[in-house]
Amino acid sequence: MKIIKLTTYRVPPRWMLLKIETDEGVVGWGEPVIEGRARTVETAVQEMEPYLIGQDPSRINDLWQTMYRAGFYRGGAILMSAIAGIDQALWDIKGKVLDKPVYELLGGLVRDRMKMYSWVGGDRPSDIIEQIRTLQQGGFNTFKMNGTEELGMLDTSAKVDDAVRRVAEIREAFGSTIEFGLDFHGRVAAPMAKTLLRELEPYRPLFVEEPVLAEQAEYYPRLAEMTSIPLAAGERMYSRFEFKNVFAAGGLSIVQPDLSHAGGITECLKIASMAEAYDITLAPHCPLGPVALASCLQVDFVSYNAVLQEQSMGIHYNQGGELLDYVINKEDFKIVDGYCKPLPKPGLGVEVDEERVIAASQHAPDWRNPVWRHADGSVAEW
Ligand SMILES: O=C(O)C(=O)C[C@@H](O)[C@H](O)CO
Ligand SMILES: [Mg+2]
Repeated sequence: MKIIKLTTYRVPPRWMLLKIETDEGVVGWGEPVIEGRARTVETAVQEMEPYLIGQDPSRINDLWQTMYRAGFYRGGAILMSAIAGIDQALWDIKGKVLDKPVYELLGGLVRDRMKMYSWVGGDRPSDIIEQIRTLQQGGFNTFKMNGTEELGMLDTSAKVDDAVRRVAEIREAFGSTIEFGLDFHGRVAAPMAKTLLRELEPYRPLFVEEPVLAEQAEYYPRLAEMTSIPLAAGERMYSRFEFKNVFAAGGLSIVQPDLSHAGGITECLKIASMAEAYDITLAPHCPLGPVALASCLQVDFVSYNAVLQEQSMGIHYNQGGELLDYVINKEDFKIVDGYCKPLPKPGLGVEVDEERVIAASQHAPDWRNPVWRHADGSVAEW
């Protein structure tokens, strides 16, 4: 079997789907994308074609190493997202050829169902209580929200009080019947992180995500020393070579590699396994589309330390498109009592509605995240 064609489709709300075709008619789908840089990743995928066209798609490890090491300059968000989507599609092909779900090719199920969580509150967290109540009726009991709005490197007690009040209201309304993570989203600089963690401690958030920017990962062990709140990060790290330094330095309790940013299934499996050796749990980042989610679930179902899975149903980023819009086998992604079952179909387990993808790709937006400004006019972390 040989790879004969790669086709990318940028589609609403902000995703990109990749179709890899073979000379024997087997097709694999991947989701290479960096939110806000879809066109850049699309070009990176096209630049990987010389390593792929004419090659045997079953040799995923060699193709992965070639895509990574053949370029003198490697790693980073764009190239690792391109490799990620290609890797996903190659695993999809392999599973379809062998008529097995990918998790069967990776040693079989380590669990019967996977715990899922849902975002609430939007970019500027609001209406949290009502949204949690609604999602609870749908079976969710674990949630994530932004911990703050924009925050200066050194900001006011009033801003801290806002963040704490929101969390206090959640605990007041739901007690311990729900769990919630707070995503600091890189908005909190080191000077404020300690104060916020201290003030939030009494409300026991399940985790605090990106307590500081990945560029300041050296703070993770220091922050972990002063709080019992589990710290989570990983969506902005792109290979095991980055994660190894963070694991060795300590401080992280939850690692969140993104299956569409960190080299795909092949790489994220290695990251998951490294994390397990450090007693770090796995909670793959996935605010994206169905192929990314299916790839996450394939890793979740073979990773002992997988504890939580993000999914984008109803997420505030999904304007103009929803998680399962391009999926034929929607029923396989059903979440019951907050859990998802293993995807039963061969390959990644997602049957892509290609007609719908092609139609939607005719009016794909160039999604960009907003650029926020502080009161003094300086740019704020979004
Ligand atoms: O889901 C998360 O944890 C996020 O922080 C969302 C962020 O990754 C956006 O997708 C960036 O556009
Ligand atoms: Mg996040």
